Amino acid sequence: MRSDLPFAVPGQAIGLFGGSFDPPHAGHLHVSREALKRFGLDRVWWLVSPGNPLKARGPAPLPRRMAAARALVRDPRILVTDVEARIGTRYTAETIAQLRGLYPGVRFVWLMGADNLAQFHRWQRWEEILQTVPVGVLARPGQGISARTAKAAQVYRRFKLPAAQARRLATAEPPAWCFLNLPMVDVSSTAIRARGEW
Ligand SMILES: Nc1ncnc2c1ncn2[C@@H]1O[C@H](COP(=O)(O)OP(=O)(O)OP(=O)(O)O)[C@@H](O)[C@H]1O
Ligand SMILES: O=C(O)c1ccc[n+]([C@@H]2O[C@H](COP(=O)([O-])O)[C@@H](O)[C@H]2O)c1
Repeated sequence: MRSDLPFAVPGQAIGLFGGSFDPPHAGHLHVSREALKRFGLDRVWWLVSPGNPLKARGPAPLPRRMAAARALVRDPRILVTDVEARIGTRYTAETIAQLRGLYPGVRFVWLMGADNLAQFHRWQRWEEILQTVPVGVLARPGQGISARTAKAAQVYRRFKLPAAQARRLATAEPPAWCFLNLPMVDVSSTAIRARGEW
């Protein structure tokens, strides 16, 4: 294992929570904790993105977002990492392909909020992602309908695990995805930036 990359043990179930984190906020923490509990994950890695390929507006510099995320996270099960910058990826399919090669035996699960499920079919090689790792989707305020009608949700509806079986997700054979309804935290980076608090 490369010494500049996060440590992981074969057999561990690790949720990959990619994001701009521009800035990180209580919503990120909340869904990470819920994912740990409800999907039975050992760890969640916050993959602080070099830049979302679909967002025109460039984020704040990566070191600033990393520092803010590290300052916010107190839970030892949540790791903040700039691994995508280190391995030279920003497209999720490529990140996952590389991490699977670097961490044989680790069970990765891709985590995202419901707003990203609605757009998921626009991601590069999105079907490859679904066919490679289980995907956990976390409810987000105002995103219920767009998530239900999302193209990815429709095309892969046969592979949706009922929420009651969420703990099976990490060991499920892909394609497998699960939508978690949870108490929602109505926070977004956009709103924080609009208030001039970042
Ligand atoms: N309040 C929330 N509830 C559920 N999921 C969330 C919440 N906030 C962010 N997420 C999810 O966290 C991941 C990273 O999100 P991101 O860093 O872009 O935050 P954001 O608040 O959506 O930012 P922005 O408003 O700039 O788009 C995404 O998968 C997003 O769906
Ligand atoms: O791979 C893609 O095509 C792709 C398109 C849009 C978003 N993503 C990833 O989705 C994650 C959430 O992005 P964001 O900006 O909503 O926080 C982050 O890890 C992005 O790199 C990935």
